[in-house]
Amino acid sequence: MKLLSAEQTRAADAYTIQGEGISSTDLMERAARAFAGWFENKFQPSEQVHIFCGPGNNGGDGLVVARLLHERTYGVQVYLVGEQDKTSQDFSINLKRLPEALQPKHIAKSADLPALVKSSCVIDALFGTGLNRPVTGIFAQVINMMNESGATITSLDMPSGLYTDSQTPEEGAIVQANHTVSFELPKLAFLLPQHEQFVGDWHVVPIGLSQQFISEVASDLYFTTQQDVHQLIRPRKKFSHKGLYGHALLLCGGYGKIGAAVLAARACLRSGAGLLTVQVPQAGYTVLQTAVPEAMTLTDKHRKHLSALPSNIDTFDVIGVGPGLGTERVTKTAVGQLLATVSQPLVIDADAINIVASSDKLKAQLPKGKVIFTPHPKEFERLVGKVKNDYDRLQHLREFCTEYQCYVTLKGSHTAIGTPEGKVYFNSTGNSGLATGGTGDVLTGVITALVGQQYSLEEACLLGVYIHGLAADLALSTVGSIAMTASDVIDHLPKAFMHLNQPMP
Ligand SMILES: NC(=O)C1=CN([C@@H]2O[C@H](COP(=O)(O)OP(=O)(O)OC[C@H]3O[C@@H](n4cnc5c(N)ncnc54)[C@H](OP(=O)(O)O)[C@@H]3O)[C@@H](O)[C@H]2O)[C@@H](O)CC1
Ligand SMILES: [K+]
Repeated sequence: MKLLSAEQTRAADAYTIQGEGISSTDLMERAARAFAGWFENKFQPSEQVHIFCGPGNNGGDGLVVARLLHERTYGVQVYLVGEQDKTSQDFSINLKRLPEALQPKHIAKSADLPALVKSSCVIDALFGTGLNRPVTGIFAQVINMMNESGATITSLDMPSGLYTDSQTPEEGAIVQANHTVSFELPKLAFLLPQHEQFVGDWHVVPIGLSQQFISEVASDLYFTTQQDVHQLIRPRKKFSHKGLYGHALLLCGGYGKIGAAVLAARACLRSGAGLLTVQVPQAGYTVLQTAVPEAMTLTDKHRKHLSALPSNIDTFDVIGVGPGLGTERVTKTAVGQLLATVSQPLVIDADAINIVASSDKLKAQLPKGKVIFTPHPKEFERLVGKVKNDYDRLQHLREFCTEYQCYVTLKGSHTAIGTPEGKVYFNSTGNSGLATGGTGDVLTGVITALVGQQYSLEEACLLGVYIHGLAADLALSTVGSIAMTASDVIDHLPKAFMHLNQPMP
């Protein structure tokens, strides 16, 4: 699914209005109806609903919602915020359509602010995608009052004050919503961790924007849905043999961190690798052979660390390197040798990322179009330098991927996958249970297995990140998010693959 900027969303609205031969108030009615439908499922008509409307079409939506909820027997109080001399046309039309019973109150100065309490139910319809500067003055006072009241706030389309697709200046007030209900597509701002306190739980309701426009408009930002991933996954062939699904090599584990190799290996096997060889330091031999009998184990000549590449390295289809590796000198040398000599695709994680990050020479040796990095945000900063905020991080992600012609899965609550063409895909699965040691090792194993099965590097990233998150989501019902371990994620990979292999409803 594509993500559109605020400007593109306006263009999609205009295109839909023109294409369907409807008026903009018709589209507003549709949007408000979709919002009200969501609201009715969430809140009882016994609630007194306070709706704060700004001067533009977001406020216009708020007025229509007020009318619809009134018809559906909710108690509604409408507030019109700011001077009323510059309201949008559709706002004015819908103000006239407001039933007489709903006498709006005007809020032009602080003395007009109502007293909300914790139990109040608020709809924030101050500003949406048309916000064009930081929110100050009476609007900021209303927002601060809402935030401080502790009321349950549902933002219409956007939390007012938050920019849709660029960094919001610090001086502006921003609504801290419990829920944000947005139209047709999620907004980029929803997917960035720095906005969690503003966006709350977000939901998207369809309003029938032109699919033709959306499919044709140029955007390099995507949100990976189940449908997207379902199209990628390939069932196994009837006349299968293990050679068809790749021979993966994992270079993982160091003294005290052999578990990382075990997790990556188990995840790799649970993700369909035909054959798997794991090279570990001598200290890991018995552990690996016992914990993962399906994998072949090679031992390094070093007892505690990786120090050399296997002599038969050419025979593998894909190499995953990094989990538990450590950054000893001997290991750095071996990683350098790997980058300089191998021709297979590489999945580079954890300490292998740290090793690459520590040397411009190694970065320059990265084979083009063959590398997937799987950093968490700290490892990513080691690769690209300190970032200022989430938008800056995205910019660095694009630049790094295009400069080094590589793929990066930047782990987070919506893992962002960067491609050499500068595209960014945000993942839609996963939960806070993944914030625990070892889940990154699992992801490395999953992606390595998928590359071995001849998925393109982009497909392997999209599919791997989605399935990893889905496995964690499926684990929620049995272990919950607090108790979840990396092994639980591996244990739920089979269900996740089965889930995706089923026909879509
Ligand atoms: N287009 C459609 O058909 C559909 C659109 N839909 C809905 O419309 C929303 C977008 O509406 P929009 O474009 O009117 O912008 P909106 O967010 O209401 O704000 C603009 C107003 O605010 C003002 N203003 C801006 N910043 C300000 C600030 N910091 N402080 C103070 N004032 C500020 C600005 O005034 P000005 O800049 O002229 O001073 C202008 O008056 C969208 O989110 C969705 O809810 C849906 O109904 C589907 C159909
Ligand atoms: K809003």
